[in-house]
Amino acid sequence: MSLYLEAASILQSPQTTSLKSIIYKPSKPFKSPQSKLYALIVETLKFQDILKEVIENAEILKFERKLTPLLSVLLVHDLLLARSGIAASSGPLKDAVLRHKARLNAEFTRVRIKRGYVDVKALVNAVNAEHGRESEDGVATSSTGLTTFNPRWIRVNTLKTRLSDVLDSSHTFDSFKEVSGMSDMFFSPTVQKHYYRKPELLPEIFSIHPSHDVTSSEQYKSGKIILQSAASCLPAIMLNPPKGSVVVDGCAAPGNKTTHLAAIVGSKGKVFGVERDKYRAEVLEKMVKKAGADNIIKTVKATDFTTITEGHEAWEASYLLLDPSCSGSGILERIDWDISKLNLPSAGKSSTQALKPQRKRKREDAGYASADNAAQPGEQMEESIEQDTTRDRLLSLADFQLAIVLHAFTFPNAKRMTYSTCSIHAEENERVVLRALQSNVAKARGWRVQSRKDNPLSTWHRRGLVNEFADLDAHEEERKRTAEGCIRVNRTDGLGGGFFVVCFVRDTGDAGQLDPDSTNQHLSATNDGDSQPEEGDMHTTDTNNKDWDGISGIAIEGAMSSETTKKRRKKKSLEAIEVAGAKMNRHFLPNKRGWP
Ligand SMILES: C[S@@+](CC[C@H](N)C(=O)[O-])C[C@H]1O[C@@H](n2cnc3c(N)ncnc32)[C@H](O)[C@@H]1O
Repeated sequence: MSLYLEAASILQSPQTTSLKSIIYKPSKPFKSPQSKLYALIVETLKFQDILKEVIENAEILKFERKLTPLLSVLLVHDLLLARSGIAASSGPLKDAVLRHKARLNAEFTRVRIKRGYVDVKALVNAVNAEHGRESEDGVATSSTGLTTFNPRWIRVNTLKTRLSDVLDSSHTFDSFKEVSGMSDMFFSPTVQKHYYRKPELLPEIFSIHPSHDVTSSEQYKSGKIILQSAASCLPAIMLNPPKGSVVVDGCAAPGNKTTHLAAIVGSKGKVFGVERDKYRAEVLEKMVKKAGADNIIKTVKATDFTTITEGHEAWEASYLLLDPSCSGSGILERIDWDISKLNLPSAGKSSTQALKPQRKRKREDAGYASADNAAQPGEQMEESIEQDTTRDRLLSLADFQLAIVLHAFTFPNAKRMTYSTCSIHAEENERVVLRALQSNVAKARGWRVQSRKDNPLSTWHRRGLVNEFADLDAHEEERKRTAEGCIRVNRTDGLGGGFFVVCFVRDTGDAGQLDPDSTNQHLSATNDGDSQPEEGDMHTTDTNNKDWDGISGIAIEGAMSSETTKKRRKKKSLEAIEVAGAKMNRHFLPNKRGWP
């Protein structure tokens, strides 16, 4: 029973770090195997809504007064969903659940059928898909019946070889056959001998079944192929710099997108890979070398992108790719669990047993809009006014990301730039785009979002969330056009994780001149302050920084207050962001989460 008691005590304690850290780096050792503890908690969290319904319908908490709601979900989870049932020898708690086995099974079946799943496997796959996790075989089926796949994506490094050479004449892939759809690859009996590609959308990129490891192949070791998710390849494709052009990758390490850019601009082009963190810059240099791109890419090491100004050779670039650190909420294998969100069953009206106060459970209730739930642009995103650390962190990240974009807007010759994150949160995505468009620098220089029709990725179906642009000072049509210009990838889309990318273009109609005051203000702000938070933490350490507080405050109010209040504050907010946004950037240390 110690497994369940230990899991219950973890779930009851306040969460100050990730679930993985709680279990794998405990202050005092657990009796139960860590992997079992982790699996039990994660699986219970995933199935909590179903377990709650089953337990409440079976009314076991009414009859079993010794069984707490928390222990009931853990034990009932294993009874219904674990291969070997409840992992404990007989005892009063196990017996309390087993006494109701038939009833629990019947309620489980009822709940499953009510939700439209033919069998338990379909239900399990749907829950996995909902949480952006692949099932054991890499296939997941969502509650809408949509089957999704998570293959291993490979980008062919065209600086060294060609797709046809990799596929046709290499030892690793010569026995592979192309299939017309991913389902053929996943459901084929000879699964490892198939690959899939969709050249019209993603040139030089293909996928194989995830069970196939290519890291020992000659192609991988020699840098001919690069393991890079399809989603992570979108920014360079979307930016589409011409051959021979000069590009800046403002946040470059480890260099997946930098080397991709090099392959696109070719040997006559130039790519500046700017990386602030000196250790990551070393990784970047290694990757550049391995990709055979040292004659195209110049690494700008241990340099903050916002310090690149007039006089620096990168300042003359025409194209910029911005992929700053983000929450990484779209990355499949890095999603951790918020244990405070466990929604426990109640014993009915008379029950006083719930260990925690019941909370309205919504995936968005951390105060951010989770785009995984919004299949189509324009779908309403429920927003809560609840403010917690997750929201604070997102707002801090968003301010930092905005500062990067605003600085890029000032590059004198810049024509086109992409901004991307591996985040699913609107705060880091559409809302950064909105704030960037509202800035003086964007208006002065004529920056706007590139229209979908002008973009190489126009055929991708999932676009930006139109309701996030409600505050854009423009006609309805322009708001729609702006949202349509953005690309979203959901974690269940099979491109290797959740992602967001947008391409900004500059209208050439105006002189592109900045108001000298706003330029000076903006640039001088970047050189101010240098305090650093702890490694891995994206929060500012300078809580007394007036501008910082001002920005966060405005951003929070902006998200929560009424329309009128928002409009009243808009002008002030934008000024503060432009002057202080870049300043914020100085207080961030890059974290490890945002890496693809
Ligand atoms: C999401 S990662 C970039 C991943 C990269 N684009 C790729 O595809 O391999 C963000 C990187 O930006 C760096 N970074 C963060 N702030 C920066 C800044 N102000 N200037 C330059 N680099 C920065 C981080 O150290 C981190 O390596």
